[in-house]
This record gives sequence, C-alpha cells and structure tokens, in this order.
Amino acid sequence: MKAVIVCASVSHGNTRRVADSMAQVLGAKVVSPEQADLAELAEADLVGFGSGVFYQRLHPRLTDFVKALPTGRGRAFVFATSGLPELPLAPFTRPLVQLLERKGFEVDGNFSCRALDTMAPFRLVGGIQKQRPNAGDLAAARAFAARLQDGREPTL
Ligand SMILES: Cc1cc2nc3c(=O)[nH]c(=O)nc-3n(C[C@H](O)[C@H](O)[C@H](O)COP(=O)(O)O)c2cc1C
Repeated sequence: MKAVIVCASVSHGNTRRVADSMAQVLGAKVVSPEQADLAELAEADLVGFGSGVFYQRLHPRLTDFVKALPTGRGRAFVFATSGLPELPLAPFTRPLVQLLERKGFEVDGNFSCRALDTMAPFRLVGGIQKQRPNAGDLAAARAFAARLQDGREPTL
C-alpha cells in the first residue's frame, strides 16, 4: 500500500512525531503541505492530513492546502494534536474531514492526542501537557495506523 502523510507541525514538532509514528507502520512518506506532490497524492492508496490545533482549528497551512486540492477520489485520514481535549461531539478534525469528503475523499478515520501547549497564558508556567505526546500516545498512533492498514474502521 502506498501512503503519504501531509503534516503541518509548526509549534513544537508534536504532530510531526505522531505523523512519524504512523509513517513507520504505513511505510509512508511524511511531507509538509509545501513539499507535497499532487501527482504522488493522486497515486497514493491512502493520504493522511494532520496538524496542531490553533485557536480551535487545524493549521491554515494544512486546510488551505486541502482547499486548493482538485476534486478527485481516494482514501484519507485526519489527525491532530492539541493542548486541550476536544469535545467528543465536536472533534477538532471534523471540519477537515468534511472538507475532504466534499473533495471526493473517503475518510476512513481520525486520530487526536494531547501534546505540549505553550499558548499564552500556559507559556507562563512552561506550558501544559509537558511530556506529550508520550510513549502511550505514539503507541496509540501506531495502533491507529495498523488498523488503517488492515482496513478496519479506526477513530481515536
Ligand atoms: C498560538 C497557539 C494557539 C493554540 N490554540 C490551541 C487551541 O485552540 N486548542 C488547543 O487545544 N490547543 C491549542 N494550542 C496548542 C497546540 O495545538 C499544540 O501545542 C499542538 O501540539 C502544536 O502542534 P505542533 O507542535 O505540531 O505544531 C495552541 C498553541 C499555540 C502556540
């Protein structure tokens, strides 16, 4: 299976660590939105899209990239890291999932975990979620990727 992961990780590299863990399992290449090759994405069996959460949204470098994608088809997943937990009924990943579906992707799962957050005022105390993503988060990311590889329905 050919997989590509498009990841915008601008703050602490938190989301990149999650992407790299998933990539180990999927044998995927991890690229930034600016590095992504549209032909390579079109040929891939599975494309992942992930970033940190900023002011309740995924990073605009990622969402603007997806908005500019041509309509097509393919299998995708979305992932995020954030300082604060998301509401179960309003996951941070949902708007991007919906956008990808409007673009013709079949979105097979979404993943999120907590990660170091130094947004003000948390910066004053060195941030929150200081040790995350931790080994358990990265193991969960690998397990999520393994389920995607198996074709089961992963949502974490
Ligand atoms: C300016 C700023 C705004 C942020 N906004 C949010 C937010 O609205 N909700 C949240 O849970 N985390 C928020 N965070 C924390 C980031 O989502 C978290 O640090 C994330 O792991 C960053 O990912 P990255 O290191 O891959 O860029 C914010 C962080 C910064 C610096």
